[in-house]
Amino acid sequence: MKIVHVTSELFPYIKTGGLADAVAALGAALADKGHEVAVFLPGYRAVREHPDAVKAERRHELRVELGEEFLSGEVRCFSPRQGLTVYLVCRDEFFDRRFPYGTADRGDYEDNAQRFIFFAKAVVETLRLEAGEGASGCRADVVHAHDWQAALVPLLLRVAERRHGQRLAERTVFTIHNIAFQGIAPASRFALTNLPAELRGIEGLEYHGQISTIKAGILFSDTVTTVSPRYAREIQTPEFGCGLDGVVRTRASVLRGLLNGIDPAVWNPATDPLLPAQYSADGLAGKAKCRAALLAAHGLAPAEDGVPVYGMVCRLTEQKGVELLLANAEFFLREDCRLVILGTGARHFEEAVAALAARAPTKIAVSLKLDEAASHLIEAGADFFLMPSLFEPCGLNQMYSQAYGTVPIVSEVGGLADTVADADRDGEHGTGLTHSPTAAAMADALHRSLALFADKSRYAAVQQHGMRRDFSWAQAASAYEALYNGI
Ligand SMILES: Nc1ncnc2c1ncn2[C@@H]1O[C@H](COP(=O)(O)OP(=O)(O)O[C@H]2O[C@H](CO)[C@@H](O)[C@H](O)[C@H]2O)[C@@H](O)[C@H]1O
Repeated sequence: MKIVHVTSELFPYIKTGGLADAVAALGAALADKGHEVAVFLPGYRAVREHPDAVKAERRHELRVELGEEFLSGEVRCFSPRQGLTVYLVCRDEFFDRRFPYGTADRGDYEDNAQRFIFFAKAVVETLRLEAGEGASGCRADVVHAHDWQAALVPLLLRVAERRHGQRLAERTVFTIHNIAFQGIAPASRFALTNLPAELRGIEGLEYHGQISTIKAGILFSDTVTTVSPRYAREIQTPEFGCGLDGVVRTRASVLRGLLNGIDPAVWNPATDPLLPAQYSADGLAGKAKCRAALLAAHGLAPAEDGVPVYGMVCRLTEQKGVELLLANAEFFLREDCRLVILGTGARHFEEAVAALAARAPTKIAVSLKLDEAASHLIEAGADFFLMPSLFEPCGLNQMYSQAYGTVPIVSEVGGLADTVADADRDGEHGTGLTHSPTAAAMADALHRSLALFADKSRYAAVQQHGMRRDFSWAQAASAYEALYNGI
């Protein structure tokens, strides 16, 4: 099959969160299965500067209709591995910026609606040009769009097919990686889509007096997926639907929850080049070295075997339960333990976690940056990994943690509930500790972690259960394959 993914992030070229990892790993797994995979990505500065992309060849010059104007753009291609081509949609005015969506100081860029409507239209225009080129082009069996940035593609594609009398894709799929990000823009931006007027209203893109691109993805794709079975159920409820639960319910018959996997080429402690020592379930000596290196790297006091090291890596946002962590500050200050937090995000959370570290600088460290290598060292060097998310579509770090023998402590929501079994409730299979998403329940789980850590043989058994689980993408990719085949 020719499978076209459309995404705003792709590891290792541009990443602000799990979207980048998920699409990269799915694309690679599908290519491994012999499919021809294309991934469309905005030509952000970071991507263009990556060594793989420096050699990208110009494939198309585009003229993209955006409201009353036609804007020029360019599509460049490179192939990082067999079976996979990356298409960069370039227009420097929109994408030659340091950050993809906005800056910490000023928030989202004002022209995000223009930027991503342009991106979606450029993708469809490229597919149209390539479909006309016969065998050499990338006529798609499936066009699979991810999250709000790409959510207009399935709709724009069908509109273009009608306008040009040309079939561009057999099937469109839209995946919700996070329904909290909705591509909301002022209603006046609708004009930039050049869509028929009837799509301006409540049956179309309208959302509480504004427009929402994710709503278009949900309504106008042949199939809608999200990244865990439980989140597929949750987003149909007011509690987790972020205002779109009613819209999601109208598509319940085509909605599927397919669990993400992890890319073993990137997240495997036996081969991970970002670690000072490698290890596996059969020999954990390397993990102890990573633990010591982690503490040293963050300037923390060495920790004896009995002192638990907690790690946390995430965007510092409400979603990730930073408030629950802060509500449990006393636990980390009082107990003999270490805590390392890596993250960036909301200014008030950054300040609050930095203030927590300042209260116990030999025990608690905070690193407020995006740092891929540091995230691997935390996954490997910690004894426990914290994910007290208020909601979590899938979550990747709890799977990385299990693969790295780092026991996850997670809230019982979304994909976390689908992938972590509580060791106190299920001694035979338990891989972590789970709690409901409240500060009190997290406190209880933290205390249970002390008891678990004090019982070395039980802790080792929980580690082994996690390390021996198979979270590889091969399984998830087969589920997508079946979906692409209409099964
Ligand atoms: N400061 C930092 N430095 C280095 N790395 C950092 C970092 N902060 C975060 N990361 C990394 O970003 C990724 C985060 O992935 P998640 O899936 O846990 O969450 P995210 O909410 O971004 O993704 C959304 O999409 C994914 C993919 O579908 C869903 O799993 C998830 O539930 C949904 O919210 C991990 O690889 C993590 O290590």
